[in-house]
Amino acid sequence: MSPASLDRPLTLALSKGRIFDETMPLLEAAGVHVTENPETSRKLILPTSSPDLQLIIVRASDVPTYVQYGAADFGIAGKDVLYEHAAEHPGGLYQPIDLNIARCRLCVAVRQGFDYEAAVRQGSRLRVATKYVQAAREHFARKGVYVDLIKLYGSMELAPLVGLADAIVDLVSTGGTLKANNLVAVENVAEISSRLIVNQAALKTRSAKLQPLIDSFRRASAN
Ligand SMILES: Nc1ncnc2c1ncn2[C@@H]1O[C@H](COP(=O)(O)OP(=O)(O)OP(=O)(O)O)[C@@H](O)[C@H]1O
Ligand SMILES: O=P(O)(O)OC[C@H]1O[C@H](OP(=O)(O)OP(=O)(O)O)[C@H](O)[C@@H]1O
Repeated sequence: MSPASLDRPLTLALSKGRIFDETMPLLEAAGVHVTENPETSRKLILPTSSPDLQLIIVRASDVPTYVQYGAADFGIAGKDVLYEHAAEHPGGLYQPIDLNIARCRLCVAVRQGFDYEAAVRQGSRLRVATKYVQAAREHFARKGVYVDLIKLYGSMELAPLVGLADAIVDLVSTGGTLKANNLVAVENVAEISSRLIVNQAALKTRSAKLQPLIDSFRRASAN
């Protein structure tokens, strides 16, 4: 890597919405301010008050890809996303800190009135719609339940209502979305929060700029 490229600002990959919002206090604690709002700006590269740090705004599920390939030096992604990414791209990402932000649970949910326990007891083959195929496959394999997984990219809650699936594996926080759609959570798959992820090469070559930020995130997220 040339000295010039070592001089460029660090790039932090974030998704807009809750991860961006919950990361702002962590950046503020490190003395970094972000003036542009990704909800209103069309810009995908956002400067910060620090000449050493810029942000890029990408889809939540794309954050690990940008970091793994070094297009971003570091990023913040949910364990749900990291788990799915790792299945296709093992290794390559250093995950130093659980930031304890964007907390929720990955759950199995069914229509109210659907007897999930009985279906499992009887050894029925279940149709399960989810965006989280790897996590779902492992969960049901551990339980010894036969499933046909249907990959969706969003609005999983709709699937049991229109006969696409018997169950879904989706994220639950307040439970409001399940309730609004007459669904109930019947099983926990995993507790979810977001982690700081760091490109392995950047960790070695750019540690002078990276390490103080990592240390500050660690302190702020421990509060
Ligand atoms: N209701 C929720 N409460 C708390 N955290 C959540 C909730 N929903 C999702 N998360 C966490 O926040 C992360 C980002 O969620 P967000 O809704 O911004 O992206 P997404 O729509 O899931 O992803 P993509 O845009 O790539 O499809 C998720 O990966 C998850 O870890
Ligand atoms: O239990 P709750 O508090 O209702 O949260 C659960 C919902 O949150 C997430 O969706 P999100 O709000 O991110 O919508 P999106 O995936 O369409 O962005 C998730 O996919 C659930 O649908």
